[in-house]
Order: sequence, then C-alpha cells, then structure tokens
Amino acid sequence: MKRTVFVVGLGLIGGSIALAIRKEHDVHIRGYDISGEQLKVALSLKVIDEAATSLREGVEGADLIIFATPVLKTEQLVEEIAQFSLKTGAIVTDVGSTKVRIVGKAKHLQDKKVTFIGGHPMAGSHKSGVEAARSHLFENAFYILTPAEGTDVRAVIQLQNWLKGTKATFIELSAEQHDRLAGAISHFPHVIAASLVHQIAKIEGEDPLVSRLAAGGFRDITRIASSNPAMWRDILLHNKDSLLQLLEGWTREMECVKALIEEESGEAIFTYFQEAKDFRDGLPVRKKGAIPSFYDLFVDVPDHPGVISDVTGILAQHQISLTNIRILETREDIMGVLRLSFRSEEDRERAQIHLQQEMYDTYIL
Ligand SMILES: NC(=O)C1=CN([C@@H]2O[C@H](COP(=O)(O)OP(=O)(O)OC[C@H]3O[C@@H](n4cnc5c(N)ncnc54)[C@H](O)[C@@H]3O)[C@@H](O)[C@H]2O)C=CC1
Ligand SMILES: O=C(O)C(=O)Cc1ccc(O)cc1
Repeated sequence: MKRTVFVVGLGLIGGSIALAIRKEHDVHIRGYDISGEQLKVALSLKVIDEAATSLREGVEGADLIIFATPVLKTEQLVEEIAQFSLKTGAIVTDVGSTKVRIVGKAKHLQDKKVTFIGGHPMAGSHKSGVEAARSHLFENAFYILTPAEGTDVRAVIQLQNWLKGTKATFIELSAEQHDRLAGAISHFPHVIAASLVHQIAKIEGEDPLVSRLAAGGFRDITRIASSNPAMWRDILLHNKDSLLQLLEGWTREMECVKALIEEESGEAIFTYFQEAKDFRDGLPVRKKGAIPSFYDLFVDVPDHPGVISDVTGILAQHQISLTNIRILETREDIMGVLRLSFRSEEDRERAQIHLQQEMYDTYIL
C-alpha cells in the first residue's frame, strides 16, 4: 500500500515540496488549503491526488504531515492537530521562515507518538500560489531542520529521505540559532530593503526625478522589497527578539558611519568599504541562499531590429531556459546591453558559450 503525505497550505512552497516528494516516491498526496481555489488548482496540476475537506480528515492515516502555511497560522495549526487522531510513528514538519515559536507549539504533539521536526527550505521566490510551484525550487539550497533535543535520529533521517527530491543540502540547527541567523541574512535585509524604498518614496515628494534615476541599480538592490507583505509581516511578528537585537546593532553601526562622515575620515571610510568588500567577496557563490543569487549574463547587442529574437532563438535552439530578460540601454546608434537571467550557473555557462560562438560579446559582472 502507498504511503500518504498530507500537505497543509498548497502555495508556492507546499506545492513545490509536494512535487519534489512525488519525483522520488510512489506516494498518495493529500492536500488541504483554506482557499478552495488553490485546492482546485493543486488537483488539476496533479500536485496532489486528493483534496481533504478539513484538517481532521487530512491527518488521518498520514505518514508525513507538512505545514506550508504562513508562520502565524502554522503555529496555531500545529497545536490544533494534537486533538485529532494521528498515525503512530508519523512525522510532522513545517517549512516556515521562523522556528522558535512553531517548535514551541509543537510540544503539544509530544505525547501523540508522532515526531515533530521543524524545517525551513532556504529558497523561494517573490511569487506565491501553487501555480508558481516547481519541483526544483530548492535544488542546491540549504534546508534547515531543527529537531528538538532528544528527537529520534531515525525520524530525522526518514524526513531527509522523504525530502531527497528537493536536492537540497540539509543542515541541523537549534530553533534559536535558526532564528538568529535567518534574522540576520534574510529577515533583516527585507526590512532594510523596504526602508530604502520608503526613503526614496519620501524624496520623490520633493523631487520626482528620483524615481527615474532609481530605475536601474537601486531597483535591483531593493528587489526583495517587492516580496509578499503579508508573509513578511508574519515573519517580523514571529522573530521579534532577533530582529530587535539586529536593529540595535544596525543603529549603532549607522551611528559609527555617521561619525566617519562627519569627521571626514577618508581613511576610515575606505577601510569600512574595503572590509565589507573583502568579506562579501569571500562569501560562497554557488549555493542558493535565502535571498536567491542571480545568474546573470550581459550581452552587448547592436541597435538592430530582430536582435532580441536572435539571442533568444540561439538559447531556445540549445534548450536553455531564461528566467528574465531586460534591456539596459537602448539609445539610438549605440550598442545596447541585454541582461539575461538564468536559473543556474550551468545554464549561464552554456548560454555564454553558444552566444560567443555566434559572435556576441558577453560578460559576467
Ligand atoms: N515564499 C518563499 O519564498 C518562502 C516561504 N517560506 C515559508 O513557507 C510558508 C508558505 O509560504 P508560501 O508558499 O510562499 O505562501 P503562499 O501564499 O504561496 O501559500 C500559503 C498557502 O497557505 C494557505 N493557507 C493560509 N491559511 C491557511 C489555513 N489556515 N489552512 C490551510 N491553508 C492555509 C493559503 O491559502 C496559501 O495557499 C510560509 O510559512 C513562509 O514563511 C519558506 C521559504 C521560502
Ligand atoms: O525571493 C526572495 O527574495 C527570498 O528572500 C526568498 C525567501 C523568502 C523567505 C524565506 O524564508 C526564504 C527565502
């Protein structure tokens, strides 16, 4: 008999996990979503085999239960299922961007002969909904698991086995360490990106030209400010302690920068940038992080009708998929630059080889 996986919350992440599990296991996937529309789409896209009409019905006989709902909801639902009949030996996990509060509420499951292991696949996108779900979303990403002390090691291994189709790299952390680190590398940067955008919006009140100038580099470095506001609201509410600490550190840091500028200490300002550059240049580049890297290739193109379709045609001929294409410069009589974005380093390398063969000048920044 097939094992049953129950996915609660059939959005981008729940859908992607379901697809990744199906790739490696012959399973029956049951789903539940508060939105009837999402459930219908998940069924029609064959992300799930069966739609449950309630949480109580869905958990029945399930070998693996995955919560892929917004973190505030997950916290409630994890507690709620403790009152239902759960299969002995079942594994329960979640995919939330925060861990301490969810893992805390999962203590209610302790006497139910099931094992809860918190999880966080550190990759995603600004899109949401099951239509955007992809089985390869987590490929090469870190997937953090936060088993509580004393958790059966076999359950952790079984969960990794369930999730092997994600092709992610698993790391075990305590929930506290997870929230501190995810706060620093993902949650807090979202706050900063939003605050930079607010700053420009205020300046625009006095000088509307600022928006036109912000269309290039500024737009790129603040890309994550276009993420789902409801999701980030919940994450901030959940990771309050880590974020308040980070905010204090940041404020102190800005005070130091302010002093350097006020004192006009050129050498110290240089050192500030140099040290940041050295540290950043030393960061590993190949892995996917919480904030996805870009695999961008720049191509010089003459201002000639048909050039874009020629470039995309070359890529199509070699079955290389683009995730984005943008024209960076299109004034008459000068060379333009196309920015092509790819899903992986490998796609970018192949694109570069084939475009160069066709005499296009390409470069990676
Ligand atoms: N979007 C991203 O890039 C990443 C998100 N996460 C985490 O994954 C979780 C889900 O996020 P997404 O898939 O992006 O969101 P999403 O909005 O695409 O999907 C969430 C789904 O949960 C459903 N839902 C909400 N309340 C529910 C309830 N009470 N019962 C059943 N279903 C309910 C919604 O209808 C929706 O279909 C969040 O906890 C988020 O923190 C983790 C890694 C990356
Ligand atoms: O798309 C982006 O910019 C992201 O930051 C994706 C993301 C969002 C939330 C997570 O917990 C992990 C990754």
